[in-house]
Amino acid sequence: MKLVEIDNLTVSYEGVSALHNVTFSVEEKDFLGIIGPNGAGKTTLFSCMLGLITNYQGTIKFFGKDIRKSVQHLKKIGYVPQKPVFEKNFPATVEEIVGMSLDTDDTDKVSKSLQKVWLHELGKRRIGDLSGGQQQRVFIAKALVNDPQILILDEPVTGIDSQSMDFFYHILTDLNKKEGITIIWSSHDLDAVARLATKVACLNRTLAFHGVSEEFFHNADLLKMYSESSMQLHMHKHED
Ligand SMILES: Nc1ncnc2c1ncn2[C@@H]1O[C@H](COP(=O)(O)OP(=O)(O)OP(=O)(O)O)[C@@H](O)[C@H]1O
Repeated sequence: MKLVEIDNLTVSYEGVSALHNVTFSVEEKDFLGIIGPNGAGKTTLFSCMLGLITNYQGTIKFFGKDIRKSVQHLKKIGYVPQKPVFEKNFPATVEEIVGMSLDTDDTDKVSKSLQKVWLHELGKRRIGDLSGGQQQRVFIAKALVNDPQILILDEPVTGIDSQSMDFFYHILTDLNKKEGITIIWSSHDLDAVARLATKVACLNRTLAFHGVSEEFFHNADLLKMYSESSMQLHMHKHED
């Protein structure tokens, strides 16, 4: 079943094109990795999907409905933005941050969400006292608190150490495989995309490829194009 259908999406900022005729769809339980160099339009794409940009051409459908005609889909989407940085003295606790996305005070939902990211013991701590990797997991918990069907993550591990990154990816895999959450994730880490994603989309203003992950990782031309771009990716693990 198609959960998301993007058809001929075109976006310009003051006459400068950021996305041009982008068409692809996302099936239920896909784990889609979107790769592309800086400025490729990944955040712009997500902003359109989340209804933050509305002056685009083309159509975006979630669950078969044009998002211009209904905002119902937003309740089924969890969004994790690029890494926000918290000051040490930021006054909110982990539980308060996660609960911000709820309409009512529901401690049960907050603690279930924190369990999914292995932070249930840190609920009372101040967000600013947590490491970068832990903070990012708090934002996944926040995105999960309303039981979304789709999780959208925008380069979620920028600036996080490699151990935290592995744990973070482990959590995403569990959410996809065990909880059946469809994941749409933009990343510069081609190694991680190779390990995690079931589908790949290559974006650089236009869509160069969309298909199953194996197809992308066996396409020498595409790999060359996306590994030699400004992404500076490490491909040594995929040369066999
Ligand atoms: N608000 C804006 N006003 C003008 N131009 C913008 C705006 N937002 C993005 N752009 C431009 O649109 C293009 C796409 O940017 P976007 O942030 O969507 O790319 P990205 O793939 O998410 O990049 P990155 O990997 O660096 O986060 C870039 O050229 C960027 O400079």
